[in-house]
Amino acid sequence: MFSTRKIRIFDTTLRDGEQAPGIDLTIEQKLAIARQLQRLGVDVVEAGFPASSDGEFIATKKILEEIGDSVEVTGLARANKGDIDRGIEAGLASIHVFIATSDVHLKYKLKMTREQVLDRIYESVRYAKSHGLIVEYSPEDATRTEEDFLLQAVKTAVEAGADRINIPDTVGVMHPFRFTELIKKVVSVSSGRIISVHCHNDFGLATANSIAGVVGGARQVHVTVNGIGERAGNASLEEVVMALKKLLDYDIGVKPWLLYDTSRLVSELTGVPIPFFKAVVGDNAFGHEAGIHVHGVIENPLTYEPMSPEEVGNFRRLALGKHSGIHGLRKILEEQGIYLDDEKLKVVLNEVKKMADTGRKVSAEDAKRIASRFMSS
Ligand SMILES: CC(=O)SCCNC(=O)CCNC(=O)[C@H](O)C(C)(C)COP(=O)(O)OP(=O)(O)OC[C@H]1O[C@@H](n2cnc3c(N)ncnc32)[C@H](O)[C@@H]1OP(=O)(O)O
Ligand SMILES: CC(C)C(=O)C(=O)O
Repeated sequence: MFSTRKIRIFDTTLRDGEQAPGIDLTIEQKLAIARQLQRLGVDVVEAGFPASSDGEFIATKKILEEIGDSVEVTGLARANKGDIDRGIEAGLASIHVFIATSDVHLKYKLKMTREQVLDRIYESVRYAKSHGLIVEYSPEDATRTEEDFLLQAVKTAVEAGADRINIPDTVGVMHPFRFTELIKKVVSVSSGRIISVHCHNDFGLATANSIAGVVGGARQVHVTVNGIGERAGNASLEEVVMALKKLLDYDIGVKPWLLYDTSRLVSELTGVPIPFFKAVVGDNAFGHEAGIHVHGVIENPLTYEPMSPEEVGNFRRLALGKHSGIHGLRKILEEQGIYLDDEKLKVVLNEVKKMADTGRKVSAEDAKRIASRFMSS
């Protein structure tokens, strides 16, 4: 029985993530990320687009061989026989078939009529099903598709036997309230199939929209590690997982304590740095300098941390600067074996602030040096 509190995590780091300009992973690098995703506990790994290059084909095959027993491995295919066959040749038992449904894509890119697209959806999903595959169908650019036609496309895929329907916000134009309503309508015509969402971050709303999709009834979310992907990226795995777990109390298979290491691995292999302020995995996600915050965190981290760094494998970082207070300074010095009374601490704090006022970064080493000088005088 499928729990209504369970949300499946479909990771597309190795497909949509890798599509971003400048990211071209070797087969070995893709394998290393796939192994980590399996350890992390995602439900589906989209290994790549097998028809796009020999390397992608081999990588998909190898990923499947290594982790296919414990996690669903899928690959992307256009709605044509050739791409689906390439997935089958790679050994896939699950395929993600897509074809766009918006008028702008039909007119300028596919040069097809709506009727032709509906036929293509039916034929390609049926073809993949006739080979025994698990089929997820995506109406690309769903959120700019005229609504009645989108629902018709979804119904067509369901009639053809699709197991899951994924609704992509391909160019990130949704906002959460609209997306919840749209997903509710898709759920209502999908005869109980799992509905999935795939959100891009063009307006910085990918995580919010993914959550909104779940509120509307989606039971699977497409994500990428660190939110890498086309243009402004995809919904970020670490944000979506932690928001679903901590804010909405959903049941997620991902082991949160591996999020930080997973994020570092993907950053290292793709060469894409993790922003300092990135939620959950950024260096400042659990960083504190302001005296009032540091005091609170020393007394009880719950005062200024909505989750603990240990929970996600990250670290708390207490810093010094012009906003520091005496409690934080005392802690930083005591961690280095220096114990001063309040009066002496105030003098050191004053010097710390003066240094910071000149624009210098003040390290724990600086504070130690100031404190020892003060002690010896
Ligand atoms: C929103 C997304 O992320 S969609 C996924 C996008 N990912 C990628 O494109 C990465 C991998 N892509 C590739 O390696 C190449 O683009 C290939 C192998 C798929 C195709 O390469 P080429 O044959 O050289 O074609 P090109 O990429 O220039 O054009 C795309 C063709 O696919 C067609 N097409 C696009 N989407 C679909 C679809 N979902 N179903 C069927 N045909 C499609 C286009 O109409 C165009 O057809 P045409 O050649 O008859 O004009
Ligand atoms: C193939 C689909 C799901 C996609 O990547 C998108 O529309 O962004």
